Amino acid sequence: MTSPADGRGATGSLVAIGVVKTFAALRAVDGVSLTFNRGEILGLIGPNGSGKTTLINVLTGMLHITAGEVWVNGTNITGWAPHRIARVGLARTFQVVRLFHEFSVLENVEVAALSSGRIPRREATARAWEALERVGIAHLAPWPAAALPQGEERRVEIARALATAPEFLLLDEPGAGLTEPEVETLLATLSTIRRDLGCGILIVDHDMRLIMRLCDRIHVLNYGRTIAEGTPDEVRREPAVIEAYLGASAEAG
Ligand SMILES: Nc1ncnc2c1ncn2[C@@H]1O[C@H](COP(=O)(O)OP(=O)(O)OP(=O)(O)O)[C@@H](O)[C@H]1O
Repeated sequence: MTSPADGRGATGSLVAIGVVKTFAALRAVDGVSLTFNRGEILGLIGPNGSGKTTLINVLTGMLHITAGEVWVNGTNITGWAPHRIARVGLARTFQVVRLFHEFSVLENVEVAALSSGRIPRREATARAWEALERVGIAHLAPWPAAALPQGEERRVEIARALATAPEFLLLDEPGAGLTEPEVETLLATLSTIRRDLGCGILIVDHDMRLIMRLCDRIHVLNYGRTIAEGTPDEVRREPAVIEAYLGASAEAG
């Protein structure tokens, strides 16, 4: 296995080295290292509370890192503010969708495009239309965001992230609350985004069918630590992963 430290200078990659995030005595993320490349889809999975969202929050600067380093395209971005991190090409979506409800769908996406850097309004509008088309909801552009059903809200969130022209897209539970046909559409959309735009996609989701079919590699956390990483087949057979998930379902049951 290549050490992430070996590749931290590489262009086309996001590298986390020994990332730690504590909340008082809790080590929510406890020394996680990973490398994630443009053009690849990486799954980040683990039982509830294993540190997935916290790791995304640290990578995107929304939470202050306790220890460790984050590198993007060979630049050390550790400790940078979220807006600065967005400008080196990281975009994210949230577990709980955050749209401006009083704005139209198009305006929501335009605002995201404008926030990504100094681009004229006309270009932001063009980028917004392109992003809406890519996720298959251009027909909803004039709708007020408040009127959208949940599945469509999630697609607007992905369009907002795409409108920033990201190199790395971090998606926090994009499949949550979706029906089975909606999950199929999501799978096709994300595959197309990777193929056409070449960006890297990191996806957190509890839907294992989505993760196993979509991802090139999977990184598994439990109690803030990496317990496995590899291809879907390798991870599926890993005893530590089976135990973590069986343990979680036994506790839940
Ligand atoms: N702001 C916070 N303050 C204190 N503890 C927090 C905070 N955010 C997260 N935690 C704790 O950190 C741990 C990791 O939480 P996190 O939300 O990252 O897990 P997760 O793997 O994303 O879980 P889920 O799959 O349920 O979304 C949990 O024990 C959680 O309670």
